[in-house]
Amino acid sequence: MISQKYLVLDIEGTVCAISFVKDVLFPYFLKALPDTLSRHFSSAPPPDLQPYIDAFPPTVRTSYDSLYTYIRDLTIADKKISELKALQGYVWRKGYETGELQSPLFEDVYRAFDIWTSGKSKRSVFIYSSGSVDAQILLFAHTERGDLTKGIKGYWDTVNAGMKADPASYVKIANRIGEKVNPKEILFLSDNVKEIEAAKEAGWEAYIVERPGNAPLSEEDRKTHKVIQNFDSLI
Ligand SMILES: CSCCC(=O)C(=O)COP(=O)(O)O
Ligand SMILES: [Mg+2]
Repeated sequence: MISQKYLVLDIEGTVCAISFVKDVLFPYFLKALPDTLSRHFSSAPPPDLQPYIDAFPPTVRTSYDSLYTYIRDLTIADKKISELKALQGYVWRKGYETGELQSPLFEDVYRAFDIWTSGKSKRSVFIYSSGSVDAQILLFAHTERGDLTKGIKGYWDTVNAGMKADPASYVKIANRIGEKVNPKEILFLSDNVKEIEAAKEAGWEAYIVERPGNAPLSEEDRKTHKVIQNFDSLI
């Protein structure tokens, strides 16, 4: 049991396995990318796609080949840049809506959401991920146990909050949660040590979540930070 009223959750490596992102979402995106870009370079480009393409540097937007190679390489390198994340969200929408994509959250996450978001506890749940806000909403709207979005009070990404290793992003989020909120009342849960350090620098409580398939933690990480393997002890 925890004392914090506000819970801010990372996604990849925290509420779902890194393998869902690397082995399911990214391959889906890469498979759909040629068709998506062909439609953009066709004689009747879809207007809703235009802003996502316009966000990439003009020098790589000159041809299908250069844009395809640029976006493919960024995806393979797992770059957390806003324009890539926005386009990924745009492409994943179809997969979620057709049922081809469904988010497998860890079992304890469903248990925790059931308590945290049902009025059975006085906690508020927020999300902060490098995935775009649209992609975050899609992920929680299409879990293997249905739509969890009703219980989520807000979403932050690298566009509306900033980079996750920057303490200033956490200060910004705290102010958005509430002007009078004491940062100590916010608990951040993430697999990424740099993010945990940034949140702590902003005065938040922050725990590392150690899930199967996450990057290994050093002895120093374990000494410096609280490490949890699931959310059960927080319910
Ligand atoms: C919610 S979008 C899918 C995951 C993703 O693209 C991503 O970058 C997740 O990063 P996180 O900050 O949640 O570790
Ligand atoms: Mg993560």
